[in-house]
Amino acid sequence: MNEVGFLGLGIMGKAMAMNLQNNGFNVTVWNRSQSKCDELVKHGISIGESPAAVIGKCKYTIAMLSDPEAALSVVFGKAGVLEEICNGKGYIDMSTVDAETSKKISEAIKSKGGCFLEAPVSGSKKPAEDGQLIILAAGEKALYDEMLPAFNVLGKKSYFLGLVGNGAKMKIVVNMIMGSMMNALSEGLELADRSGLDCHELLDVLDLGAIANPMFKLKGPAMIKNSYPPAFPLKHQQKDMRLALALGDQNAISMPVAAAANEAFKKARSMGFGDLDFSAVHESVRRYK
Ligand SMILES: NC(=O)C1=CN([C@@H]2O[C@H](COP(=O)(O)OP(=O)(O)OC[C@H]3O[C@@H](n4cnc5c(N)ncnc54)[C@H](OP(=O)(O)O)[C@@H]3O)[C@@H](O)[C@H]2O)C=CC1
Ligand SMILES: O=CCCC(=O)O
Repeated sequence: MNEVGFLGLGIMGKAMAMNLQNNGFNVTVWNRSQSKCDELVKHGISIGESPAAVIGKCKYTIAMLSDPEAALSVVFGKAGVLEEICNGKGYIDMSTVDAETSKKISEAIKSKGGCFLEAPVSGSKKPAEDGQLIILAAGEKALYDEMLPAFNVLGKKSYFLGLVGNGAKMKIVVNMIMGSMMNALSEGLELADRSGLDCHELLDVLDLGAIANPMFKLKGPAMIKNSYPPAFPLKHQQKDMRLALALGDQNAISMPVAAAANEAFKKARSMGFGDLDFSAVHESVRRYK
């Protein structure tokens, strides 16, 4: 297995496709905006004209797309995945979507004889560049086993979670927790600042105690400077909160903390911060001086 297709060259897709190419795979890419494909040609990566063209060329194709709408349109749209998927080919969707979207894609792929795996990831731009993602796969176990050489390049650990939908749900639960934590940090930084404390000292104290975590350590110093270079875009984190709340609705789980966090991400989006890092939710509580 060394010929791999890759659909979607955003922050994550570009890093993942490059990693595969740099580690012995021959990668063929497609992206909605052609310019992002052109950048990769100098690294020996090939370009497919459409999702269907990539599927036609490659036995295995990975997708890393923004949201459920994008994931569905690349599969069901004109010159989409379904036009070429067939017996003997595998489609691996690593986008963060809800379980229903993933199941819809799985059924369509299988109805054409293809194999399907969902495999969303934890870890952001840097772990994607460094091959340190955490892969949350579910679907056809045989395809999971065949994809392990690629997953071992992309990630530090892969999980096989069973039926399609379980990977999507695990990813959404993880991001719901992360989104709530980011809001707690934002409010804490603002409270410290406005009550006359040194925010760097707050970060030091947090880092020594029971709630120390890599995210506070990584994002905190930039947040103090009101700097939010996009690694995980805020609009995607808000999408994940929305999907988590829908999963909570389906299971009748009361989630007031997640609901409040979603409101803060929505507010930050409405303030124009959707394309910045999700730590820009800090701006929704920050006082402008
Ligand atoms: N960034 C991160 O830290 C992480 C992100 N994720 C998840 O991975 C996925 C990708 O994230 P990321 O790379 O950050 O996102 P980006 O916004 O950087 O990239 C999104 C990609 O989706 C494509 N796209 C969007 N809409 C459509 C459409 N209608 N049809 C076809 N293609 C479309 C974009 O194409 P175009 O270039 O033309 O706009 C681009 O290739 C998301 O589901 C996100 O939640 C998961 C883990 C970490
Ligand atoms: O979905 C994005 C996850 C970002 C991360 O795990 O750091």
